Amino acid sequence: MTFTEQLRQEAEPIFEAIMEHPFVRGIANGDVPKGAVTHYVKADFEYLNAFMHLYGIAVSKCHDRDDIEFFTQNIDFVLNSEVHPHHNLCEYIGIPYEQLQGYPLPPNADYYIKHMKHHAHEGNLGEILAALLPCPWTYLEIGNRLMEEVNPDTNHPFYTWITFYADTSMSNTTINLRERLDTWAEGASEREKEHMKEAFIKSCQLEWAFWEMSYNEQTWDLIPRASVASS
Ligand SMILES: Cc1ncc(C[n+]2csc(CCO)c2C)c(N)n1
Repeated sequence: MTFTEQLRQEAEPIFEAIMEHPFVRGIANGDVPKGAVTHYVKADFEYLNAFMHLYGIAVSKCHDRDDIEFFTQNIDFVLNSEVHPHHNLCEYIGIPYEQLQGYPLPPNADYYIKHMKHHAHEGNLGEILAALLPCPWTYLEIGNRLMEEVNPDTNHPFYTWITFYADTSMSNTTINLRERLDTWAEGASEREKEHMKEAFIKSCQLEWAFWEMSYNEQTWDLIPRASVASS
């Protein structure tokens, strides 16, 4: 079994929980509360900005031109293509995309990005790859699962979103990241592999947490009002 096959096996319960999450079920059924979608797009716009920064940090740690090319192509893809699923969600809620940009990140999204930045700054290229991989991999599997389950036609409210993530460009990104991580793992110590596994599993959990944050419209008012008033 390759290293990334092992990671995927360990993360199976988290992938299943993501598939069962009410937000993802709502995408399948074409019915997600509009407040949840608004919350998601606001956070995800900033998430994509951070993701491009992370690819930039990865570039700064590359030794091979081939690796540099891979990461820069991915920055281009996030910048110019990942906006399509966002536009789909904006049409669904009936709010212009521009109005959903520039908001502070809610706690779970903030945590996710800081987790990836930690591995990007403190770790080697293998650790960055491990922290980034769940992003395309979980979305690819959501896209594929919903294609199988729903096989949406163009009238489905989330047709663009589902077909975008079930597309070959998403599987190419995932396969490419996996191959690079597997190659890195071949030359890595057990300790390094533990760090990569931890980075990967936490990112999978934080993918679930991002759906949860959006669905519950999580804010920084973490302390219940009653507790604040009585303290
Ligand atoms: C929370 C969250 N996780 C994953 C994605 C999907 N995604 C974001 S950037 C990217 C490209 C990777 O090269 C992919 C697939 C998202 N939009 N939001």
